[in-house]
Amino acid sequence: MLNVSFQLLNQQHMLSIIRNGIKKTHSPKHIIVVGAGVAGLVTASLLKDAGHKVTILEANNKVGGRVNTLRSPFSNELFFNAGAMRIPNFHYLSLEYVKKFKLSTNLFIYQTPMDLLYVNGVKIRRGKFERKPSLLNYPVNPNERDKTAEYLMLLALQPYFDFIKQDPEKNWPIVEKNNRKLSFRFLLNSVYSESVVDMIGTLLNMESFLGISLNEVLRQMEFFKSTTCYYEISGGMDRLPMAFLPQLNENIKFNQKIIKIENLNNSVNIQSINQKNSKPFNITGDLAIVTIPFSTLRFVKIEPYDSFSYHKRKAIRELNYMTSTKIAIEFKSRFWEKEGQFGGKTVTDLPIRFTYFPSHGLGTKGNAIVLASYTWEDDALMWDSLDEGERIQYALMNLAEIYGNQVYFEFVTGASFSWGQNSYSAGAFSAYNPGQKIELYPYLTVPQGRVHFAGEHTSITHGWIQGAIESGIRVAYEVNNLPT
Ligand SMILES: Cc1cc2nc3c(=O)[nH]c(=O)nc-3n(C[C@H](O)[C@H](O)[C@H](O)COP(=O)(O)OP(=O)(O)OC[C@H]3O[C@@H](n4cnc5c(N)ncnc54)[C@H](O)[C@@H]3O)c2cc1C
Ligand SMILES: O=C(O)C(=O)Cc1ccccc1
Repeated sequence: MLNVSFQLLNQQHMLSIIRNGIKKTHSPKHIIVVGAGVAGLVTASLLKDAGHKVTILEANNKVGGRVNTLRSPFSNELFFNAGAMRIPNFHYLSLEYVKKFKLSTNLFIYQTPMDLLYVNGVKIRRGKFERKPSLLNYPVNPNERDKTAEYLMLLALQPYFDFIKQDPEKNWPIVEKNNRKLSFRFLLNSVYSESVVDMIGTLLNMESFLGISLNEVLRQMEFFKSTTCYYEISGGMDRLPMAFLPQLNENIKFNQKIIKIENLNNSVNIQSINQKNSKPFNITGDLAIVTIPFSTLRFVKIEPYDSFSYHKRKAIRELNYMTSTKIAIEFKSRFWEKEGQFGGKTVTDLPIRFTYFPSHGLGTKGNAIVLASYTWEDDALMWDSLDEGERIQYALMNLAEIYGNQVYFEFVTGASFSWGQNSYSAGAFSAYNPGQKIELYPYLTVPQGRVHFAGEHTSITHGWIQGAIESGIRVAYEVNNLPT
């Protein structure tokens, strides 16, 4: 019943819940929320507001989780968004919280005609490439020549979008059922040469999505379109999770990494280990809401064993996570802007793959931070094999091949973050492998006894803050409407 009532919670309902909260409870409970990422913060905030007692257990020493802004070792006000760095203009829930907390934003410049593409040994500005794509020397078939990667990718997917647009509510499930076993690569291989698949993978950052479920790619399509508009939170994306602290700080127990959940008939007991002093900690509540990634939940002991169903355990064990690694470098000046590039990115088949230039402080003098490398999956694993110093050295070498040796004279310092090596996420974000949506989705959100679930992986917007918010609202509504 609850799931049905939640399904009535469309975007308008969720926006209203962000603005006005959920209904006040007549039977307050003690709810333990595991994880102080966006999902945990949203659900704890709504439930505390509704009159419940909430205790948040967070393994890290700060809130935010995969919204993680690093300011050290950089100078002055400079920062690096090691996790989330942009909010699409159609992520209304994310933007509603930005508005609620009165956070300022600026445009995140996703790409510009002055972007440099350095692929197959050819260096070319995006504007010139889009006028004559064959300049990048991909050995495509004659009928594929002089078409951009984005044009060819959207052409292949258009029939799906045309069908879904006719009646999204009715047709999305049909598309997902018909394509449930297909990967994105299978679709592309059925219409294009291998060279086009390579061009789409390399230029659109879709290489790591080729093996992912076609349905997942269809859901994420707006992300891969150059026409999508993004914002960033000025001063760092961590301002969003930190905005929950005035209301929730007293409820958060930091440095508490949970290791066991006892899912009992009349209560939930959770054991954690203090990450600072290794002391065990125990807490008992009426209910628990687990918002941590399933990739980290795999390490948590659940008792009694059969208090989680076979299908829930299978979903926790099998849900696919992609990894990601970012490397940021501080330079003495904005040398890229002298060449006419303001914001946007560089795309290359060198190991750094995608470089993003700052969208804030455009045209200013002084030091600035470049996201020198943002990689996913196999590209990220290469960087994970190096230590911090080597990552920065090799990233500089790659940048020198594109921008010349000035990068060495401009270099100040750098930092990197591997989400696959982060024990509090064990990966970057969930992404269904072929077949997983149909097989696992029904079991991701369903509660198990007194344990409920949230987090981006339990939403339909994997890999985004919006997904974490969706899940936090859903589970707060679900728990607040439990029979007393
Ligand atoms: C590299 C990268 C880039 C991204 N880019 C964007 C972007 O540009 N825009 C966007 O909207 N989204 C982006 N995302 C996705 C977005 O950051 C996430 O979807 C969202 O932050 C997830 O929130 P969550 O609360 O579901 O999970 P998390 O943020 O992972 O929160 C879970 C919390 O649980 C804690 N935890 C884990 N294990 C335990 C344990 N055993 N005990 C106690 N606590 C534990 C963690 O420390 C963490 O604080 C990106 C993510 C990554 C990794
Ligand atoms: O890089 C981002 O902006 C993300 O949100 C990561 C991502 C990218 C593509 C699909 C899902 C998540």
